[in-house]
Amino acid sequence: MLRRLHAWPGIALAILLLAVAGSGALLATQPLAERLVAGAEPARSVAQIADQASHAVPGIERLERHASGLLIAYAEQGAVRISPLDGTVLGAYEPSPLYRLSRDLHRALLMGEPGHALVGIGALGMLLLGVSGLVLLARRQGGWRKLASPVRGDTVSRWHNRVGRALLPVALLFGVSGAYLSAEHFELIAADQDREPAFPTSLAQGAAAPPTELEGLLRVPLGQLRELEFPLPGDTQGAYTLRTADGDGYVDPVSGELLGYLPHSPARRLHEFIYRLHSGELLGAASPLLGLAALGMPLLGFTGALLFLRRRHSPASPVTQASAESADCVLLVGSETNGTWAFAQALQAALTTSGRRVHGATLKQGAREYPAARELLVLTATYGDGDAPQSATGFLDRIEHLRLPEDARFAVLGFGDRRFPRFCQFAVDVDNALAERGLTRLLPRRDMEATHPQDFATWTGELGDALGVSLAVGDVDRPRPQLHLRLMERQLHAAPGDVPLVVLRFAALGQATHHQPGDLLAVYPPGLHAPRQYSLASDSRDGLLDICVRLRPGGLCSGYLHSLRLGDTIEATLQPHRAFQPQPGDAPLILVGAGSGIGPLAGFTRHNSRGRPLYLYWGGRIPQSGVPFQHDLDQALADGRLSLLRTVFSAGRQPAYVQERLYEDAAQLRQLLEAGAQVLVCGGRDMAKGVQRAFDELLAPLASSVEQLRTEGRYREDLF
Ligand SMILES: Cc1cc2nc3c(=O)[nH]c(=O)nc-3n(C[C@H](O)[C@H](O)[C@H](O)COP(=O)(O)O)c2cc1C
Repeated sequence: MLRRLHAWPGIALAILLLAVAGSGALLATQPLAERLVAGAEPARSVAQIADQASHAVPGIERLERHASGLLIAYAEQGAVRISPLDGTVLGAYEPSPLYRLSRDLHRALLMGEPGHALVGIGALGMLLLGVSGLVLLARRQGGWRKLASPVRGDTVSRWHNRVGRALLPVALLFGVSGAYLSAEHFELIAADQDREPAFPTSLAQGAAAPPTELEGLLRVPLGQLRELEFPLPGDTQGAYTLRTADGDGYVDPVSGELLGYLPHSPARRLHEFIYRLHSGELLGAASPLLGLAALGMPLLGFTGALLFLRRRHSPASPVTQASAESADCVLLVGSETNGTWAFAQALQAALTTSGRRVHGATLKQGAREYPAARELLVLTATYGDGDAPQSATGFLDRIEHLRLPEDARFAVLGFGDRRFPRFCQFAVDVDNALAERGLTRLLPRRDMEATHPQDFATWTGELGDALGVSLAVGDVDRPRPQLHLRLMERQLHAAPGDVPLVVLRFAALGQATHHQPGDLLAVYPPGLHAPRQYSLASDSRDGLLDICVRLRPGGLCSGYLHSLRLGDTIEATLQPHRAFQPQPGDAPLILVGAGSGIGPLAGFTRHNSRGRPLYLYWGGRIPQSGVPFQHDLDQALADGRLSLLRTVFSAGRQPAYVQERLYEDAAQLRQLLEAGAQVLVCGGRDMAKGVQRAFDELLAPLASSVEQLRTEGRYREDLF
């Protein structure tokens, strides 16, 4: 709902806001341009400048001072610029036609009153966009406190959110001040601009004194002046009309007395303040910065439109959709990279064909009440360390408020990856929570991997039987990869009798990526339905994406990656892996890996810029194959980013596994663990079991265990 409130006004007002922002950007340069022309303003009184100007401009009628300090004298012959230093004429004053056009465009789109109204609506729209954008961003970042943390996502959404966040204060400032000025224009708010002081009923008689002798003008500093109207020559009933920043009045040309002075009302002061805020005058020489900010608007509009179009074509908007109120079958989906959506879409189509009225939504955005539902079907992935994927956050907390008819039944299908210790854990939690909430199961929960679509066919067969219909589920579309990568470097580590490892370095084509070591690169080999994930060894700052791949016997994806030549391109998607990152801080890191598991560990070492103590244990098979990333690791050892490197080979001259080195260094490692060290393990499951046993033994004298460290987030694994 909120997203629609953000997207639709954005699309509807895009062109209007672009015109207003563009002209506003130009107008924001005006105070600075005028200031440059006006020059520095000395400390002097209005009396002095009025006196000098009246000599320099015969028949002067009016002296006007812009907030920028520009002084303009008007006489019958025309308008001239006046030097604030000595009142001499600097040249003719011609208001810039470009600024005039920009002003008309900015205030009324060159359309008179209807244009004024549209601009007012635009200002309100900008406010709405700013506020809804702020709330959406807070949600996306995972709370208000994380609003300032780095924005993640693909290039388009990152730019949209980053620029939006940076421009938010400006959007709110212009939105509020623009709406206020429009409301004043349509007299919805009083500005008291037309309130004039009463002209004095009696003036002193006698000869007019020069301005330098008039107390009423001597007391006003030049910086306060807005406008001074001169009395007509020879008019004995005339007086100076003085308008200042604080109020207006008349100055008797004979006695010099200030008469009928009327200070500005609070409404008028507020108007002045808001006007100066909106025009950038309050910022002085920095006003073009506001203009620069306004120029960020086209970028926001462009990226916003791309996101809007993408979302409309994303699988999250199923083809046939019953409303939440009328649906008899509710399909809720938890997904992070849209793979589960592809299955849900195929299911929704089949259920609809079988005559069900299906309502599909994410677990996060689903309604609170489904009054007509007979079945609730949940398809959900698991992320992090057994946690909810992004489109399902908060669902478990909302389950107790979910309102369904008493006889509604449910079924849960979990999507996961068996390489993670908590396989399909979130689906398990959802299934249990729905049962605890008192709902009846239509089917027992099933868990599957997206790489095994036959399991999906089995489940939909069982579902069809339970519903008493035959479900004809069509092909599941492969999720679209987000990145095209070109292979730039390739380093093979192979020796007779060893399983080859290859380090591949890719460049992203046509877009910047945002990633850190430990994140996953999901690679889509041609002809395979689901991607295979590889841990990244590089950070965005490296400019390239590095992975280390072990050739698996019969492995389609690893075979494909090993066969790549320099210049070949592949398709892939980035997947953040928050559960496998070093904790922030200075506590020591103990990195343990085997085989291709060295990838992210080498990446953490490379980017250990804070110089925290870092100990790396790695196990390979045959020494002749070499150590992947050896060059990087040597450099890190030399400059102190790496404190210790221990390599071990299971088929070397002294065969050993990596955990044996851990036992050898027990005393030192125990000290590190006592000092709060964090352990990160990457590699195969068997290695991980041995490593866990070693750490459990190391930790026993400290009355601690790997389980204890896990709960503190100090023992993390990335296993395959
Ligand atoms: C960073 C990351 C963490 C994951 N954590 C788990 C996990 O703890 N348990 C699990 O069974 N699967 C886990 N998975 C696998 C996903 O659940 C699985 O690939 C799923 O099919 C993705 O579906 P989606 O494309 O709809 O997001 C994880 C995947 C990634 C990329």
